[in-house]
Amino acid sequence: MGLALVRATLSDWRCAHELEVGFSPAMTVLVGPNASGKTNTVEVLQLLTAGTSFRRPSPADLVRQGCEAGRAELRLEGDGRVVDVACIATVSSRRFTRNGKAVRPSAVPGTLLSVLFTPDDLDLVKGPAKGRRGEVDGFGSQANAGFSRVCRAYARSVEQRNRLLKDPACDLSVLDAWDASVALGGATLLYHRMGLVRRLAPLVQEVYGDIAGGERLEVAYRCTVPGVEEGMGRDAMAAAMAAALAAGRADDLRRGATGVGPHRDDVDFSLEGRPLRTFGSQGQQRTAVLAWKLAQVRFAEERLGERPVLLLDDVMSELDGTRRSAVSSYVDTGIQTVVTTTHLGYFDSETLAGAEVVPYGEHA
Ligand SMILES: Nc1ncnc2c1ncn2[C@@H]1O[C@H](COP(=O)(O)OP(=O)(O)OP(=O)(O)O)[C@@H](O)[C@H]1O
Repeated sequence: MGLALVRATLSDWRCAHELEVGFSPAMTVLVGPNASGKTNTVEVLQLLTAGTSFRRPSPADLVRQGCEAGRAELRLEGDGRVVDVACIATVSSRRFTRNGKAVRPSAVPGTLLSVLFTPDDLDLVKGPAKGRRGEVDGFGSQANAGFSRVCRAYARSVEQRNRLLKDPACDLSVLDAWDASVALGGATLLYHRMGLVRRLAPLVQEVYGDIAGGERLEVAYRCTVPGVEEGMGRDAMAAAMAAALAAGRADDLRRGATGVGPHRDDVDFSLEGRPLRTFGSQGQQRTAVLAWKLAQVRFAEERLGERPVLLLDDVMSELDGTRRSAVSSYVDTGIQTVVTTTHLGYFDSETLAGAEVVPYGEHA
């Protein structure tokens, strides 16, 4: 069965002085007007499950204005276990604890997998490639601690190589060593990323079809390293990476940066064979992002045997009625879901009857 959210307790955290929110094992709807603190609660749920926040706050942002420290705590229960995860922020620092013991932020993911959708996620389709790479790496890292190590190791190697490339006294034999490290790290990251996107793609297509009807959404990893192809083994990828680094070395030395590797790759979304970014309507783009997120939930359940928690921040407001009810029935399938809204009318009465409704602001 796995762990599930039971309650969140916030003290002097963002706009909350003292707040306790209990969660249903099925759906919890946080309802209230704009700026009543709903997203702040969702942010806590992401921070204490994934170890990161989509808002990338400084510690001071998390502490209630005028206070010296803030605390957010999450109670998780399941499989006969109780786990308390907390974050204590001051204006200059942030630390995490699990069952009262200090843990590193990198040790937070893995306890309970979470998948978050926010309105900003539209950038996944419309924004730069960095966001799409980050999305794949973020989900991969939550699903598998090894993935996170691979990402960090590759980023460090590229950083060191770039530093050397910028050095006017660059020692080419040392550069050879960094090339080998970047080639191996890059190939390992490519192998993981391409494998993950390959397995997610059919699920995304299926979910999109369920929500939007007949249209065919395709998702594919676009590798920019010459010679790297789908289905290739890691050694062959490392050889292709090494060859590409060697071929690009003169340019890299001139630019002082590594011009080839998975840090330049992208994930393509296309609808009926046309790029979603330029051809899709706002609603189609939003539905595609939602399908990508719901596919992560399905992947976690079917492939990893985990029961993730789904966090949906303001998902309903820009979908039409048909898509809204498709989403409602989708999340009404036993996945623990926390959804924020300004308007309960977006949900049908059947969905609301089985949900815990938590009022915020003037609704409270
Ligand atoms: N450190 C802080 N101290 C005090 N208030 C803060 C702090 N950080 C954020 N806030 C305030 O918290 C309020 C609630 O923000 P939040 O994003 O949770 O609202 P929301 O209910 O999700 O609104 P919306 O429906 O508009 O998305 C905002 O007015 C914001 O300015």
